[in-house]
Amino acid sequence: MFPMAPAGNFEGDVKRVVSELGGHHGRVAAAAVAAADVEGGRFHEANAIANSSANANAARVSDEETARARAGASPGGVGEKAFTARLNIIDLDEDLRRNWKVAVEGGPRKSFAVDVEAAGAGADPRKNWALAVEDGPRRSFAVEPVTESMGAGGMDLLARKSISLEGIWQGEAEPRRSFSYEDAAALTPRRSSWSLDVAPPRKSADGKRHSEGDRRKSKSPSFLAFPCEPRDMSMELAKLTIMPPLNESVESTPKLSATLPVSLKFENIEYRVSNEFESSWKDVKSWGQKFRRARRERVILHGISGRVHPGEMLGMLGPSGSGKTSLLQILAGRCSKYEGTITHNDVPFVKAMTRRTGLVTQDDILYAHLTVRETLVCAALLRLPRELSRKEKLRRAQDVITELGLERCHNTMVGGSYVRGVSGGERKRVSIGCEMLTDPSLLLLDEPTSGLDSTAALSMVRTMRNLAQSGKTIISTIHQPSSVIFHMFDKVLLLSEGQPMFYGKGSAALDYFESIGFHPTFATNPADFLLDLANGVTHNLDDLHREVSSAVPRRRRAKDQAEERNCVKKILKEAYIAHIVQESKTESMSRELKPKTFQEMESYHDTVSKREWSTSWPQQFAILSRRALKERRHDSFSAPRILETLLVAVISGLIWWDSSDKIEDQVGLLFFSSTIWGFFPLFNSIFTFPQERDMLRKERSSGMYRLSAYFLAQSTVDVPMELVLPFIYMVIVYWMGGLKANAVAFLATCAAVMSNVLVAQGLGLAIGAVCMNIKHASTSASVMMLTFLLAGGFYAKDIAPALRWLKYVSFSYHGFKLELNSQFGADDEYPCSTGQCRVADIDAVSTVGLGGNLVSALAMLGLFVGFRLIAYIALRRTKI
Ligand SMILES: Nc1ncnc2c1ncn2[C@@H]1O[C@H](COP(=O)(O)OP(=O)(O)OP(=O)(O)O)[C@@H](O)[C@H]1O
Repeated sequence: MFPMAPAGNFEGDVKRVVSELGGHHGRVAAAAVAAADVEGGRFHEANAIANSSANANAARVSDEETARARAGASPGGVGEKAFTARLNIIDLDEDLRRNWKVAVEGGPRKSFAVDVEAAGAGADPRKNWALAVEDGPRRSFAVEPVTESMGAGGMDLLARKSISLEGIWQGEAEPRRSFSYEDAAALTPRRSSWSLDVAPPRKSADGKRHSEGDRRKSKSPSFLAFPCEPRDMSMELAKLTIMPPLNESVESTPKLSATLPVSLKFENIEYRVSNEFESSWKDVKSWGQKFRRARRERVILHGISGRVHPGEMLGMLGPSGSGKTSLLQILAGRCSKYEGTITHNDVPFVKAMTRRTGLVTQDDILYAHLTVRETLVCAALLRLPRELSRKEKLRRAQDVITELGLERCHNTMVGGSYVRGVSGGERKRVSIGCEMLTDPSLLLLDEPTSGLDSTAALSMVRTMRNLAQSGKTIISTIHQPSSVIFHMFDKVLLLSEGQPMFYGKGSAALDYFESIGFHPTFATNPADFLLDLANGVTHNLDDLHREVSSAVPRRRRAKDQAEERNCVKKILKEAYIAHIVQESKTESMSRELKPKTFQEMESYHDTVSKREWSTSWPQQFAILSRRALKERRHDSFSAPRILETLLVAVISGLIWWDSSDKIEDQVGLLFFSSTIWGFFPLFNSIFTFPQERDMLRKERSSGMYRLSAYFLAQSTVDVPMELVLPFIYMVIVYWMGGLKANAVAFLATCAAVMSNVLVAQGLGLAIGAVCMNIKHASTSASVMMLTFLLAGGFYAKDIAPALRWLKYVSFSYHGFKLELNSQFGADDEYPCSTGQCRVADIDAVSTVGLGGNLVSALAMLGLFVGFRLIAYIALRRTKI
């Protein structure tokens, strides 16, 4: 990056630079030269030489030169002439490398943003950088691997979090000879890790610009460097300032706590599930009990071991049902019923580690009605640490959008089974983005490339590769990878029916299988070959099989084939135990942890063991309420629901048209209203929690929020939304039906109907939360609703004494009673065939009776709270 000072001529070189450039410039240049030798420990030496030389020269710094340069920086000056700018961003966090502006001040605003285009798509990091002049055309340029002299290629730069850019601004300006940082402290807390080199273009005799290589060859310090001490550089001739851009959308990424390198080790993982109702013919025969069902255990994973280090990517391959997802869930800490050990940096697994772990599940668990941006913003607000401001969290979400190439669809709804939204690949990237937001140390992905075309799949794996290179530990299951993708994984774990068949470097897989007698008979994708083997299919035995096949009857042949496959799997299993298990033990012993990492881990565990939420309870409540509002308004105000309400209202209005002088009809209308506004909210709300189960499980297991905040947000948002449609219904029906034409009665009736709605909704939430299964919940809801209706005594007068208490917990009973009381007084009469009859004597009214408003109102309040409490307790008990 910096021209190397020739050995033995170091002092001379520094002095020459100082003398060439004069005063402070010389000091700066000398520092640059010295920087070339930082590794050799000569920086201080060089700086001392440079400083003394610079002080001597300082007096000669020409005021004229300064004035001339300042004039050059005046409006119109800068940017009109050409100069070469070289920006070195050293040891910069990967997330910070983009979206900063380097602005040339002193003229019309000539700032440019440095950003990576398509970096998320795994593009070559040396390309696709852009230098955009704010008020001018955007100029793209490629990044040269300028650190070649330091022995690093472009890809390595990323891995070391060191990026160098070389761009040529092809304006017409006179080359600026020096620039400065301006109060970088205010701009980034990591200012010391920045340096900026700006060089006037050097022209050869033929007038052409020298290449970097030419410049290096010339060994002439062709630039001025600012070694990260901004205030020393205040003698600028023109100012080049690095600062966050004004436009929020391109601001820098906030600094997250650095990725903790995590080495994940899993040993002898065994996982069993109980198949409680699996019948076994053998058991039946042996026990002589034809219909007896035996409780059996099924082993899903048989002693799987492996180790993945930071910066590595482990690919899990295997046929469908081989146990990949189960293992991934266990490694992510989402399943606790396993045997074996899992350690992070050789420290036993603690639950709190799940916060440093990102799990991208096979099915994308996202809200269908939220846009891509809304999804990521909500996740950022909930998951990022409270030390970051809201603005910084938004920026982080924006950066993930850019990184994953989601700009094109950032305002599109995510979509789902019933709602058209972004494409499958984009949805998968949104899922990955949600996990990337927190910069997890360990990222586990379940089939991230499923459903993607080969280019998109490659791009996805490249993104994962880049993440690994930034120090993360990545484990991914993968189906049918192309050979390119296969070779991008550092390690491969091959599973078959829960048994490990191969574990090791992907590049060594074919050699290994060849060494035990299995080899592809023609050039084939190694992944396909491995999958065939995991299924027990091998072409090496096919020849043998063919020889005998003609002589063997068909049924027998099928049996032979199955036996042959089992035989292949058995050979592979034995070979695995004989060769690989032993090798893994050696590897595990040879890679002992450095004490520092271990200490870091211990202190980390101390920190994370204290369960702290990223956001406060009120913040969680506010974010979750907004999200619930955005998601649920589509359900609550969907066209079918609005149409349903309007139709029912109009039909009821017509049927009970102007029933002002028909009291019995009015009672019927009130009963109908109370019943229908019991059914609708009840059946709408039973879906709320079962539908959200996966989301709740995912978010709670990654420690995003408290259950109480979620529960309260969901039920609070539902309340007003559930009340709008009943109110519209009441407005239509009340006046069409000719109920008491005064505002107080109208409002009281509406209030009675609304209370009915809220209690029924609470019952629905409780049933949904207890069952957590839509089918079970709807059956239970039907039974409950009918019980409450029957128990209310509307259909049967002489209810068995043992069941009479039911009506006091029936919201239909109390709801109807409140509605009647809103229309009729206890002594109200109406004209009837016998003259005047009391309203209270009408059959339907006498069942519930008039009066007792307060008791019914309190009962409704109790049911409102009680049902929600049951729902909350049931949710608490749901396993996450
Ligand atoms: N809770 C469970 N109860 C019963 N069987 C289970 C359970 N969990 C997993 N299994 C079984 O374990 C086996 C492995 O399942 P898993 O989902 O881990 O496989 P996989 O390799 O990820 O499959 P795919 O590639 O199709 O996703 C399957 O046969 C599955 O039916």
